[in-house]
Amino acid sequence: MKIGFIGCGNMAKAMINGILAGNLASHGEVMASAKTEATRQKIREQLGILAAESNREVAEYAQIVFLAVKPQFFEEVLAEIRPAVRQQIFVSLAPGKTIAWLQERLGDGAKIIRTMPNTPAMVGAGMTALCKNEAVTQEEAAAVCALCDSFGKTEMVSESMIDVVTGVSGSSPAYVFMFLEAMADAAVADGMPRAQAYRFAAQAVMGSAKLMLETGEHPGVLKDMVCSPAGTTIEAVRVLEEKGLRSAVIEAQRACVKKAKGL
Ligand SMILES: NC(=O)C1=CN([C@@H]2O[C@H](COP(=O)(O)OP(=O)(O)OC[C@H]3O[C@@H](n4cnc5c(N)ncnc54)[C@H](O)[C@@H]3O)[C@@H](O)[C@H]2O)C=CC1
Ligand SMILES: O=C(O)[C@@H]1CCC=N1
Repeated sequence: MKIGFIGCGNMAKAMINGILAGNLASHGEVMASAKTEATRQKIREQLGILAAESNREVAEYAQIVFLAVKPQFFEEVLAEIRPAVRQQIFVSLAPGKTIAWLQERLGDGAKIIRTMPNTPAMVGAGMTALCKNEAVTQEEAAAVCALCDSFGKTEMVSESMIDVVTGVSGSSPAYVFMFLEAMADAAVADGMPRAQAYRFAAQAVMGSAKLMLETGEHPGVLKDMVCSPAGTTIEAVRVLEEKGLRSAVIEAQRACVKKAKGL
């Protein structure tokens, strides 16, 4: 299957590496576009795939075309590829750009899938939500889900949930990294070397997420397991409640979703 990427930045590279590692396409079946020859050279050398100068060439080449540029560039890119629209599937990664908005620019019959991935895709631990328009068949959606499965977990959602997904998994790695930095800062303040502090903090966060996913337990139950009576953890929990951790996260995430709706 021929797969194309318009834009070859952080997300596209993560996806391409997953797709190639999962043997879902060979190197010769993946093409990405880039504006400069220097970037195209890197695409050929580092990813071992085909590089194109024009976005239209990618749209003409591929059966599945990932739109992997920032939302601000969508208008320009869609105008460029509009003449090449036929029966290929367009997979958008952009927050805020609705299927209706994309369809207006690609034409009524265009096959469109809207996704929201995240950067843990770079290590095969991504979380991607997808929704589709009516022109995309169930089999075609399944084929795109299979590609996304190569770099993490995948779930179909209704389009009304995509902005929510942007808040809870698309953008949330940034909040988690802030939390990790803060934990490491505290450990450094108490004398631990920084690199070691990052290892301990990151392993604790990864292990906690794994524990929740694998046991299926409520996070409150898992929190209670850590809090011994008159122990150390409940002291930290008390301060986090006092400083409004939960409220800060809820407010932050809702601001993120509000921004996505306005893009
Ligand atoms: N980075 C993230 O955590 C996530 C990003 N997204 C979305 O994925 C999309 C891609 O994001 P990133 O990979 O982070 O961005 P990026 O900035 O790393 O990559 C975009 C690439 O597109 C290139 N580009 C810009 N204009 C172009 C044009 N007209 N033609 C061809 N290439 C062009 C840029 O030079 C750049 O290499 C965006 O819509 C973003 O909102 C979605 C979920 C998570
Ligand atoms: O910040 C952004 O707009 C993108 C969407 C989700 C993660 N990064």
